[in-house]
Amino acid sequence: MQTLLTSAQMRKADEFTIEHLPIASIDLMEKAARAFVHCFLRNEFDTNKSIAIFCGKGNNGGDGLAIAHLLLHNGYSNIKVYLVNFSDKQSLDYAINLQRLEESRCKKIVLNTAADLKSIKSDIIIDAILGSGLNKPLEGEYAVLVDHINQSKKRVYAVDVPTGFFAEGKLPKEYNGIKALKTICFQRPKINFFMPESALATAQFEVVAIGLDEAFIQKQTADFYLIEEDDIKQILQPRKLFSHKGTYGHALIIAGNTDTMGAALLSAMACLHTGAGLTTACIPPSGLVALNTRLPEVMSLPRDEYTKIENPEKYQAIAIGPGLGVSNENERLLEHLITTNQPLIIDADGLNILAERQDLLSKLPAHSLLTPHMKEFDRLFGAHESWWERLQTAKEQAVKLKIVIVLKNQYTFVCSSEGKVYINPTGNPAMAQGGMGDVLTGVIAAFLAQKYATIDAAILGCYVHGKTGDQLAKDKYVVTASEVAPGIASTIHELM
Ligand SMILES: NC(=O)C1=CN([C@@H]2O[C@H](COP(=O)(O)OP(=O)(O)OC[C@H]3O[C@@H](n4cnc5c(N)ncnc54)[C@H](O)[C@@H]3O)[C@@H](O)[C@H]2O)[C@@H](O)CC1
Repeated sequence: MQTLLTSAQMRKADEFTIEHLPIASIDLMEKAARAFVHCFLRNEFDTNKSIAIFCGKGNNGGDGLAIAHLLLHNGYSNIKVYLVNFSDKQSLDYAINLQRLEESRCKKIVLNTAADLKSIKSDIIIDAILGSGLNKPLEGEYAVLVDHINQSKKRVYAVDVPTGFFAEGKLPKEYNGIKALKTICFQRPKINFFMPESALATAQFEVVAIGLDEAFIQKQTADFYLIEEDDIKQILQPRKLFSHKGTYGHALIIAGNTDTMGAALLSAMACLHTGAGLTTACIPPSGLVALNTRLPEVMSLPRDEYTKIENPEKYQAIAIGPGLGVSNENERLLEHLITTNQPLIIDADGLNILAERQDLLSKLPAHSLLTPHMKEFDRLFGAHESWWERLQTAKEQAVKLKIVIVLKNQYTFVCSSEGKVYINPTGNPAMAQGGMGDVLTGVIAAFLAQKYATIDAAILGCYVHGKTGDQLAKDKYVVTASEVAPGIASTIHELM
């Protein structure tokens, strides 16, 4: 897992590296600039293009000056450096790099006010005005200048973080910072890059290592962790010789209704392909023919208005919700399951029932798992203005209720009962289609049936689900849930 640090912690990592490597801070800045340029040159390779670099007077601007120097050495001859002189303060390393640039062939233009910038003729813009030192929203001259840059509609590359974008914490409702095509950020992604609001600030981001002390970073106390493929490889257990279906657990999927039977089929199919030893689908009798035709391996438990799950303890995982329908019978069924005190995976209509029956929330068996998307989450826990606030609630509720909350998003947040947030990096917009969540529920149920810990089942489930979608999306505009479910088995195989 990559430990994700706040800006204040990143500054400490800078200081630690400078003191212990040891390395002079100006040399660390040079390394950062080199890493930026290396990445930039992989994206832009036509040295005939002209570049405008906007530099503030802090260390972000210092990076910009060093980048100008390096681009000149890499064959770009048409570079204009705009010195954004809106503040009296300047950092020491900025001053050193400005001195170094004096002797170069770069054209330097001082902007004492935003109005000093007439028109931007350059093909590409590099934004190094303000970085992680941002401490208040943009206003005055900064806001006007940034607006001017955005209006130019040029390709903008941001250094470390787009000017005006907060690296962590609640983002303002109206974003008035730089809108970058790409942000090349240093050593770790900013936590807010994983929030949907970041789409306004940067279309993409890429992280480049600048030589900060990794051991120091990894051992910092943090709330956010980025899941990596190696973590998944370590958690996954191979299937053993002499094992049999009983070894891999029995999953019960309570799902489907007359007009949403597909959800039950998709969930059960995913459960099957993720390796549960036995899968039983508890569906209305009207779905039995479809189930037997489509998924002969899956057993059925017909669901009618009197259904009670006898001997729930015989299942190692019970998932309830996909396509279930919100009805009094289903409410009674969910309540009955909660009283058995067996951990549950609750999705879709299971969550909608919970939203109407808030009294059941506090009775949820420990180690249960909720898999809401944004709307389901807000129905459960109240409306939120920003994703940062939503995530804070998710963290608090996971701790309070002793459960795992899988808050679905482009980057899904897995919130543990210990208050940690694990960010899943896999998945893509081609997967944005009905049925995808039903598949995820089935995948997590299968991992739970195989006796993975709840948090591991959630992390594994999100990762392999997204990775399967990523593989399929390589040559497709859209991938369907029916394709993802059977693809899970190959993904797991490749990871082992
Ligand atoms: N050793 C280091 O600390 C390294 C830092 N690096 C760069 O340094 C950056 C951080 O540098 P700094 O801490 O100097 O901060 P910045 O360069 O981001 O900003 C510095 C100044 O901006 C002012 N400011 C903040 N918000 C403002 C606002 N809304 N309007 C007007 N002024 C505002 C601050 O008061 C401060 O004086 C990183 O983003 C990265 O680009 C890299 O060079 C790598 C090494």
